[in-house]
Amino acid sequence: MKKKIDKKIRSIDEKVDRWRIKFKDDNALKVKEDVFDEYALKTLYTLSKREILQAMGGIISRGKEANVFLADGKENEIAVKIYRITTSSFNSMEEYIIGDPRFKNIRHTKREIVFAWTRKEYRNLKRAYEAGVRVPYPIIAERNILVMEFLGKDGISYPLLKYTEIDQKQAEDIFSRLIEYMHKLYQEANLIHADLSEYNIMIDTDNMSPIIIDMGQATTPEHPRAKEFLIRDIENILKFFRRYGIDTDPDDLYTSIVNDRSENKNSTGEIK
Ligand SMILES: Nc1ncnc2c1ncn2[C@@H]1O[C@H](COP(=O)(O)OP(=O)(O)OP(=O)(O)O)[C@@H](O)[C@H]1O
Ligand SMILES: [Mg+2]
Repeated sequence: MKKKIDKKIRSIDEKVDRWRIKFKDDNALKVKEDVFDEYALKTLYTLSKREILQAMGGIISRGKEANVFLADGKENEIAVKIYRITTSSFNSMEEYIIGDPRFKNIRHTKREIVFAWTRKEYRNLKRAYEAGVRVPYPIIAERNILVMEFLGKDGISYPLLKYTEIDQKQAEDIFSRLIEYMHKLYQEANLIHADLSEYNIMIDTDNMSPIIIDMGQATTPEHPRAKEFLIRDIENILKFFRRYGIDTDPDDLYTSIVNDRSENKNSTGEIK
């Protein structure tokens, strides 16, 4: 077993050398054998040849489906999210992709699903961004890698809402901003986040405002389970903010997100 792992590490080392993928320090190197598969390495190589990526930095998060790294981009720091091909939860990915009219034609091999998922997260972030929702700006999606704006300062990521100390007034401001974002997502980006909670919201500590992340699973309102997903998002948010005395009725909130009362739209929902 040990021999096999040594061999695997050696082979990754050779590829990293051959493909001239730069790592900033030993720490970044240490994680590479268990998180970079062949596809990820090839894609990192493509990205560095295209000068999107200058050097890989340390790991920011090790998740079930993906790992997120800090890296040097052309001008700024960037975040590189690498989806796992071998150990991702494909069943749950399939559940979201099947039923989404945008992904009718993908072949259902593991690899294809992960690539489609990565593209889906890119497109979802782009649509959210264009609708005025604060999300990490997506730079590129290439196979199982999504490159996006790094959210943080001096190489340290902003904290998740879950781990941020906020007072009553800040809670109220963050809450109302989140409701505005859910509305914009639904009405303008045609999206439901579908995994919204204090674990997928970061807080920009300069102005204590929320940033919504992790949009791979976001679906359009045409998805057969869209309503269920939106209700769950609403309930997660209300549950978190209830401890700050914010008590909004979930049904009212649902109605206000789904029914657009904006004066700028006509009865068919088209923007004038
Ligand atoms: N653009 C970014 N800039 C800085 N940090 C980020 C960025 N995107 C994600 N992160 C950090 O990485 C973590 C994981 O990201 P994300 O939620 O997108 O992945 P995930 O696949 O859901 O991971 P998990 O399985 O742990 O939920 C986030 O909680 C956040 O701390
Ligand atoms: Mg997450």
